[in-house]
Parts: sequence; C-alpha cells; structure tokens
Amino acid sequence: FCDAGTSSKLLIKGGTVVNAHHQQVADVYVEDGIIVSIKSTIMVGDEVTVIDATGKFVMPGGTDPHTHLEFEFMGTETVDGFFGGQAAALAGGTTMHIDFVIPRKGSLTAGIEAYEKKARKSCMDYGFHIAITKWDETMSREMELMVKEKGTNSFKFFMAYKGALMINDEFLLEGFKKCKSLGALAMVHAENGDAVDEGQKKNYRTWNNWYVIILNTCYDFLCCVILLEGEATARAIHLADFVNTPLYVVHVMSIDAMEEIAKARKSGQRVIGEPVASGLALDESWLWHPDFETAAKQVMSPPIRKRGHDKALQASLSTGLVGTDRCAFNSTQKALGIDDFQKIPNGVNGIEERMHLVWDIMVESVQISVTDYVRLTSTNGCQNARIFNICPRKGAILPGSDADIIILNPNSSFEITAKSHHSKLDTNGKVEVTIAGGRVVWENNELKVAHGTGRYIKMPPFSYLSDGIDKKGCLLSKLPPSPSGESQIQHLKSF
Ligand SMILES: NC(=O)NCCC(=O)O
Ligand SMILES: [Zn+2]
Ligand SMILES: [Zn+2]
Repeated sequence: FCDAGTSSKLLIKGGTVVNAHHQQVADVYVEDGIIVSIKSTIMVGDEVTVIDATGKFVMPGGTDPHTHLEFEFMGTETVDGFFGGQAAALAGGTTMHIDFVIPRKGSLTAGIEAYEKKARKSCMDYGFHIAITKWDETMSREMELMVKEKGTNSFKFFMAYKGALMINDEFLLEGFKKCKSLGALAMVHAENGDAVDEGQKKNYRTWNNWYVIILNTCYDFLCCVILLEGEATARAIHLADFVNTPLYVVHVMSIDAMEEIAKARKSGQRVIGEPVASGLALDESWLWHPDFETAAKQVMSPPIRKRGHDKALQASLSTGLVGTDRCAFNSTQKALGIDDFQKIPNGVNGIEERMHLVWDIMVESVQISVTDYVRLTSTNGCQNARIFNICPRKGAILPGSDADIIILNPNSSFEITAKSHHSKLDTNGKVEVTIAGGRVVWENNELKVAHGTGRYIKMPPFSYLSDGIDKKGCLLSKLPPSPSGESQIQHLKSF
C-alpha cells in the first residue's frame, strides 16, 4: 500500500456521468472531497489534477450493504481487518460498506465500541448495522441508544444459528416493534434455525473420506433447506406486516424466498430483498467438488443453490439492490470443518468482485441498463443509499455529494485470477479509477490508501421506507389497550 492520493482538487473530464435515472456526457469538478459541479465543460487552473474519462462511465462508487470484516464467528475470525477488506473493496470500485456489529457479552454498547476500535484504521467510509441476538429491557433501551446516539438505523435478527445468534419469534416480534417505534429498519437472516439444526445434527457429520457417499443425502438436505429459507422469509414477512414495519431480508439465496418477497411487495408491503454476489454468480455444483478446499470455500448460510436460482435472483434484481455478505475465511480456517462439515466457518468472498460481477452478469447481458447498474450497486433511486437514508450524500454524482466516484471502462476486460478464487473469470468492464472522499485511491492497477482516511457515516432513522406507513394501519395498532381492573369479557365487548 502506498500513501493515499492527496489532490484536493480534481476534474474528471469528458466521461458519461451516470446517476440512477439519467446519464449525460459532462465534466465533474471535485474540491475537498465534495462534488462541486457537473457541467458540459468546466475550465480549471494548473493546480487541479485532471483525469480524462472520455469513452468511459463516471459513476458513484459502490455501497456494499452487507459485510463482515474482522468478524469473530464459528471459533475463528474473518481473514480481513477493516483496512485490508476496504482496500480490496476500493480496488473493485466500492467506496462505502455497512458492517454488522455483534453484541459483546450481550451488550450493544460494548459491541459497537469494539467495532469502533476495529474500524479506526479505515481507508474507506463505513456504517454499522447492529445484530440483536437476545431480548430484554436492556436490549430495548440499548437499541434506542444505537439509533439516537450512535447513528445506526438498522438491526439484524438471526432466525438461524441455533445456540449462537438465533432469536425466537417472540423476541423477533419485540424487536420488530422496537424498530418500528425508532424508525429503524428490521433486517432478517431468514432460515428456520430449529429445522436446520435438526437436519445437521441427525446427519452428515463427516465430509472428508465419506464425502462422496454422503453427497446424495446431503443434496436432499440442501433442497430441504430451500424450503426452510422460504418458510422463514414468509414468517418474517408476516410478523413485520403484523406490526406494520418495513423489512429487509439479507442474503436472499433461493427462488422460494424471492417469491415470498415478491408476493409481499405486490400486496403493498414494504419488503426489500438483498441478493448477494455469490448467489447471482455461482451455483451449488462447487459444493460437491471432490476437493474439500474447493467445496468448503462455497459454504455459506443460506447455501448457494443449484443453477436456476442464480438466474431467478438476477431477474429479481431489476427491483432491488445487491450486497456481498463478505465473510471470508482462508483454507486453514475452512479446514476446521474437515471432519464435521457443520464446523466449516460459514461465509464467502466478494467485496472486491461485486461491482465487476454485477456489470458482467447484468449489464453485459443486457438484463439491466447502465443507470439501473448505478441504482443496484451504488444506490440512488430507491436502493441502498435511500434505504439507509444516506442519499444524496452517497450514491449520486450531484453537487454536494461526497466525491466517491468510479471510472469504469466498458471496453476493457480482465480476468479475476486471485489464488483464492476457485476459477478464472473473465469479466468485461473494468473499474480503472476509484476516487474515495475526493482522493484517487485506485489507478493504473495500484492502490493508494492510507490508515484513518475512512469516516464513520451516521445513518439517520425514518428513511422513505417509514414514510407514511402508519396510514396503512395494522392489526396490532387497532387492538385496544389491555384492560386495567376491567374484566376480559367487558374488554372484548368494547373491542
Ligand atoms: N452468511 C454466512 O454464511 N456468513 C456470514 C454471517 C451471516 O450473514 O449470516
Ligand atoms: Zn446472515
Ligand atoms: Zn452476513
């Protein structure tokens, strides 16, 4: 890593500037980390660094809404610290990410403080979601603190990982009610954790020598897990509807889950589904690879599905957004599960590849337009930046927006060849320049990043998703308050 680029005045000349709903050939002038103007021609003095973007796209840097950097999980910790993971992200055109704070000894305050420390050396802007892994009055008070004092506006509830992070329906409901009252977004990891646990316990403890023999039985189990993802997604949707709060389903991996979300959206419920790069690009055949290391790389939860689910998720993207769920473990860590596949640390890579994969899979195949691409990856329109209430600071090339900008050359192609990847992958379209906070941090295949240049981005509550939602009303809000000193019968009569 080199020193971060220092120029505080930049002119990006002659590129096609793309926002979520519009593109135009224009110059973009940046000063002190902020976009100052966008005009057909801008003249500047010698003190300004000029970047020629003729024939290329000038777009907002990506926001990855789902990462786990320096995450202690399943007896180990993800390979990247904040700085390393962010540097990789910047090389791939992502300029902001939102990571998940895991409570420490049950405390959200201790949890966020630990993450503030982890993120101190950041070279890229970041925000936090908060995971809720139990429920009591203290948790409820701490959620309030996280929103009102810590600048977070989203909480993730795990319906899986029994015995570790999982929360039951009663607490899920309490959490949803609290989210609603705070104007915060409820997020769910939707899998039926009890059933997954049961299936895993009963079967398939050995992966190594027995790998081929158990293959078919495991396959049946994974098919069943699809139903369990759909079931949990539907359950979360119904509970969110019951309290009338918006819902965000993370890492949607199956057609079943996707269809539940589509159905709810059709009926007017505010539900967002988040496919991830691995689910769009991979299929489960890798999971059955005879080489443990190759197979274990693909192990994540919910699992990557068979061909068909990827295409369906791609099709659903026209109304959505895309994250990575970056939770990377190396082969030594994955080998923790060589004798018991339940112990393979769950998680995949993607923070560096997401922007290129989505370009290649979606734009090159003409499934979406270039403006849609901006909407999905970096977030204006109705996606990440709006969902997390940070638009137009992020996700837009507009005067006043942060100067987080990428220059993408649609006529350049390259191979993703890192040793850690299971295959070589040709992608068309290449992020040639990344500008973060007004500094050129990626250019000529070289990173120029420095510790401490990334900022914590506060995300205020009551995004557009909360706007006007109470007009709809819900069963819970229509119930009269419980009686005091009145008999249940009288109370029910009055209702
Ligand atoms: N998804 C996964 O397998 N690992 C990361 C943790 C999570 O998001 O559930
Ligand atoms: Zn999850
Ligand atoms: Zn995750």
